[in-house]
Amino acid sequence: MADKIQEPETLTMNTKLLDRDPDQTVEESEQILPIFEKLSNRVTNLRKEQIELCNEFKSITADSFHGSEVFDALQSLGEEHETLKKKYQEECQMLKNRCQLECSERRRLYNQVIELKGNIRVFCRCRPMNHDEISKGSSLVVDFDSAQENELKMIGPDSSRKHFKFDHIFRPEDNQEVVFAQTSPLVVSVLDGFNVCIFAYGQTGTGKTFTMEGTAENWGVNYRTLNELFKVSNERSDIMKYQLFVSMLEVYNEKIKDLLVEDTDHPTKKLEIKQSAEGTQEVPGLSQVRVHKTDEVWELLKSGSRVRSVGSTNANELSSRSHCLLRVTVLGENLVNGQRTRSHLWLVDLAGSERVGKTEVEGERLKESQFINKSLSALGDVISALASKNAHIPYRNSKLTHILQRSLGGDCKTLMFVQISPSSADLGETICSLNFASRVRGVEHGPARKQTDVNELFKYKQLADKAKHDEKETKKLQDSLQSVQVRLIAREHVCKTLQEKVRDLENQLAEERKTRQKQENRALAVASSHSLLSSMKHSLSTISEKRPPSKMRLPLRRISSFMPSPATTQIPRPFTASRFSNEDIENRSRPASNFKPLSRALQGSFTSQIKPKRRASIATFHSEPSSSSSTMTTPITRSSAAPRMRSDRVVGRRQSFVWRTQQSPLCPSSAFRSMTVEATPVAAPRSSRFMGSPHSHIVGSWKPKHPTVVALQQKQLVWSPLKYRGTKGVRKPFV
Ligand SMILES: Nc1ncnc2c1ncn2[C@@H]1O[C@H](COP(=O)(O)OP(=O)(O)OP(=O)(O)O)[C@@H](O)[C@H]1O
Repeated sequence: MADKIQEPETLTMNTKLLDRDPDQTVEESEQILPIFEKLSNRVTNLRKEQIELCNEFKSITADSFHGSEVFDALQSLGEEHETLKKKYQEECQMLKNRCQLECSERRRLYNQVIELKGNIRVFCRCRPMNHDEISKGSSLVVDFDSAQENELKMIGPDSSRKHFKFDHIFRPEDNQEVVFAQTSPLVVSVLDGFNVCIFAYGQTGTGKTFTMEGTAENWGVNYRTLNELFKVSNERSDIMKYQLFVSMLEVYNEKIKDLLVEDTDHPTKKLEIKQSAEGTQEVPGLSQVRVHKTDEVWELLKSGSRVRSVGSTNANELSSRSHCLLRVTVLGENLVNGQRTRSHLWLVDLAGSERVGKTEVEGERLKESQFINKSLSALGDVISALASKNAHIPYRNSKLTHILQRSLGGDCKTLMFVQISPSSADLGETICSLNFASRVRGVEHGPARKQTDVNELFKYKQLADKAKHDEKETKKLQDSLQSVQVRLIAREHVCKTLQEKVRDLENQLAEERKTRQKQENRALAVASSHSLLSSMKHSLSTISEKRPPSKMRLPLRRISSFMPSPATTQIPRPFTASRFSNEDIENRSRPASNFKPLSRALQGSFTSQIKPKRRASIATFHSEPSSSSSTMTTPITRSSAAPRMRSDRVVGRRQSFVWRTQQSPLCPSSAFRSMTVEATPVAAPRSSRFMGSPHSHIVGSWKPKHPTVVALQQKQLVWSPLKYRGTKGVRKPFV
């Protein structure tokens, strides 16, 4: 409060200001005087007032106030002040946060745009001045302070400024950690299945190797990247399973060398770039080492760097004379959905661009420099072609651009570090590098694409092909199964029909045997009662003299030859000509066991008395083409009607026969005639064997007189036809 009271001295000063100017005229003085007097009176009054107030202020103590009102007011004011202060600070913090958020959001959106456009990102890193440059008195030509964010100005010799804008600018004081902080989001995307490529470009000695490899104390991007990949893969171990492999190669004088093979005695085999079926560039034969932890990686990178071709130049004591490429292959498997990815991360430390004249190289170094410059100029051509969206991009002009084909113009995320020197001595090269980097920044190669494991794809493709093939095979099998089923049904049907026929035939045969047995028994009974043995002897001798040729007579057993054998009838199977013939022959030659009792009976009754030389029974037949079924009769029933034999000679024609046992034409004796009741149905398939049988001798007018014989004569034997297929007595195989 005391500060706010104006001091009397200040007022005095003010009155002095009103003092008269010596240069003023009398008239002017007379005009001013009344005002001055007025003011001085006022001042005097104010002085009195001030003195009074001062005295009053001095006399004020705590007791001068009533109660605690003022203190309370002061306290509340203080609290209010504190609250306002807090609020102010909070507001400030909020504002700061909002700014940061906006900033990061802006950056995120910017990155998104870059990603969508597929631009190659460019970071610029300026190294600090080295001792040599400082000692030579070189000046700084890079201005960061006056430039805007992510911009730098190059100061020309005439103090002109040239602006360059990049995605991020690292100042000389920025350490490796800061650099990697900006780089890590990109490298981690290799774990998400994206191909990533980071390469360092710049004049020799500007810190490319320092940025990428670093030193034992200051690890570079390579080592930090692998460290980060291990870290993130561990964090994701619940849902993802990763395998990391490392390869290292260098392109030296346009030759590819495997840096992980450290056998100096045996030169490594020549490596070439080949295009895979998927369109990626591969180096067959390049060694690949699986890495599990950070320590392994460091050892591996160190051993690779040891093998790398380096040499000393004017610009750099340990100058890289080759392009060094580190490839990290990541195999990822999603444990939830089983999706597999296979992505590559290329970390490239290019050889330094240099002016041959400036570095004063000669001999081997000169040759190296020429190769380096040639490949870098090829890189420049590729970038120019990409930037101007040319149809043809000359990737194959150098090994470097060929191997980085997908990274420069493909579907991968690419980042370039442009390394610059701050020294005025390198201004020309620095401007060149920055111009090149600006062109690179303008290259759009489309959005990055997630890489699915091609092996997995191949496997799926193979499975799909196999499934397709299996489906075809199944269809074929189904078709053939269907046709087999149809054939089977047809065969079953045929088989069933045959079985039925066989059953019929067997029944008929059994029936006939029974009937014949009865007939024979009766005939024998009649014969045994006959007393004229001498005439019988005579008859027998006559029969033996005049019997037909043996081949014309068919024994009783032959009937079985025309019956399907049980074996053949039970299981239907295709007939063959040879089989049929053999079986036929066999059957015909086999004695008819079923007739044994009959012959024994004959022997028993006759041989003891009359001993006939053979049975006097002849079966004849004739074909009846018009009839579909054949009827077999006993010789007695039809002997009088047709005592002759006819045969159908038509080959291959279905035949049916009417069987007639005939009375023996050679039997003159009525007693013997009555014995000739043995019916032996035989069939000849086609050409009758009985052709030319002596039917002229057959006595057609003979009639039996014996009542039993007459009774038997009236009983007919019914025989179902034996049907044959094919010709010449050979059955056609069933289909
Ligand atoms: N940002 C930096 N901070 C400190 N030192 C640096 C930095 N960048 C480079 N250097 C130093 O500069 C020197 C040259 O660096 P480096 O060998 O990495 O250059 P280069 O571009 O790889 O050269 P060359 O193309 O000839 O191989 C090294 O001694 C390195 O330690």
